[in-house]
Amino acid sequence: MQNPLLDASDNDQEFERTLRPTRINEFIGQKKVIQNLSVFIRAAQKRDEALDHVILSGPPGLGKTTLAHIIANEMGVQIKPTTGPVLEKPGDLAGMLTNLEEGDVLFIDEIHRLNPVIEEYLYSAMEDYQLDIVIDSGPNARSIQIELNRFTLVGATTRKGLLTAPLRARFGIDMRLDYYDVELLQRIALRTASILNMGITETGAHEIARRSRGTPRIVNKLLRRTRDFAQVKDMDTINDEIADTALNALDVDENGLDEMDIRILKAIIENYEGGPVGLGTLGVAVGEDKGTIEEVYEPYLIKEGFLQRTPKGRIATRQAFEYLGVNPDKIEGNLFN
Ligand SMILES: Nc1ncnc2c1ncn2[C@@H]1O[C@H](COP(=O)(O)OP(=O)(O)OP(=O)(O)O)[C@@H](O)[C@H]1O
Ligand SMILES: [Mg+2]
Repeated sequence: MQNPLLDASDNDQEFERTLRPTRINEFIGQKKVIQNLSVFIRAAQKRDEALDHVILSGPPGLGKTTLAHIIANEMGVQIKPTTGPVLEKPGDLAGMLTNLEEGDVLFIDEIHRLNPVIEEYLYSAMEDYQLDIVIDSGPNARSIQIELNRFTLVGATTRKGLLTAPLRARFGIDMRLDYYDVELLQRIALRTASILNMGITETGAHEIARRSRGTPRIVNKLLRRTRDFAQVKDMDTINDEIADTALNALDVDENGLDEMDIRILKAIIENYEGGPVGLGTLGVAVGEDKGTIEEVYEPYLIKEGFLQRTPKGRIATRQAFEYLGVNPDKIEGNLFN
């Protein structure tokens, strides 16, 4: 991960947990996803059935894990979390599945990193709530069938493009989370501040929201760092001025673009005269997997008007040139001439 602010693997995990909305009506934004999910949850409850399997996709830090927990809370069931790479052997999966009670949620994070063998076993578990396990090998090999309780598989992925078609087809509910706009991020900042008992002005929350790359996780981290700056100055309320000072000190970009965002734009502009450049070539130029660029970085750059997808490849917009301080007219043969 290029952006340290997006990395949830440090000691901030505990902090994230305390800030996680636990009920569906506390979840800010993603209106359509939330509306649909509420309907599906209520309908499943009325029928007294497990909720259909759910796949949650979208860039890091937008609330996939949070939603998985909310689903379990709203259904009134237990959630058993695991991640794709942890399930190495069929026995690992069998262990998880046989521990599920009726209606429980099995949450598989990073489901695109599931071992293909495990994935095969998952098919019949998802479809028929049955596990066919082959034990022993050679002439002694035999298959045993284990009946499972009805459960809901919630899978989360930043890279939906890597899921195989058969796996994807087995999720009845498919939800994609998208970047949040500034107004929603501002509300998230105000909510977090109030949970943490921090004073903050509307404009202070706005400044942080504006520079958080459309991502709630970044809002929360920047808020916490800004509080440090305010405390050192004996300020008990965060305003836009101290927020600006803190964010500048932390090298947070004016638009919240991260290092990889900038690298992508620079490569298109400096190496390829603004494009068009193919995704694969771009990936090599910036040293990042092309699928990650497509699913994790590009959506934000497109949303903010820095990049466009064309049939011939990616192009940097005039706004991107201006942002990087490059005069588009100076580049020979570029698109704007
Ligand atoms: N809609 C929201 N309202 C309030 N807070 C949110 C919302 N979405 C996310 N957050 C906050 O952002 C943090 C990150 O969210 P979460 O861990 O669910 O992201 P994720 O999509 O699972 O990320 P990753 O892909 O890295 O696993 C959480 O601590 C949560 O408090
Ligand atoms: Mg997560």
